[in-house]
Amino acid sequence: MITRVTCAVIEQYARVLITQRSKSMPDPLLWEFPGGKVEAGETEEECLVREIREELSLHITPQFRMTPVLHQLGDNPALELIPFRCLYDGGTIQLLEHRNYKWVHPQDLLDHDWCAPDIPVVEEYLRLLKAS
Ligand SMILES: Nc1nc2c([nH]c(=O)n2[C@@H]2O[C@H](COP(=O)(O)OP(=O)(O)OP(=O)(O)O)[C@@H](O)[C@H]2O)c(=O)[nH]1
Repeated sequence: MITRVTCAVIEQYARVLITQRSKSMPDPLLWEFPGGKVEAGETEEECLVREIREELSLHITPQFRMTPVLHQLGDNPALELIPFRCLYDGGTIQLLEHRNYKWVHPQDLLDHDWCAPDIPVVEEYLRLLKAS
């Protein structure tokens, strides 16, 4: 059984939104792209729009599906992290679940302590920016 998790690479003014998990979440205090588990009956894009509204009170539009990352650690169920580049559509950030957030320049992304499955996402994002 694979848990599918979507995450949003939200871009605004050449910066990217990253969020820090709270002490009570799994992977406490690590940085991630916000998102969450796909629920039965919803598309990946619907999941992401819902999660970003629920967690941050932001409106986004998923634009481009990036390469999913399959992650398996020990006996834990496998996790598929499905990233999307997203447009910020409005709203003011309210931290409803996370401890912190930052809008960072892409060149500073790798300076953070990331959830392991997010590192290939950061690397792909940096490659996409370089190629564009
Ligand atoms: N949201 C999110 N989760 C990630 C990322 N990377 C990563 O490994 N995960 C893992 O994916 C799982 C997603 O959990 P979540 O707690 O964010 O999802 P959710 O809001 O739907 O959770 P819930 O339904 O249990 O409350 C966690 O085990 C988390 O550690 C990421 O970039 N974003």
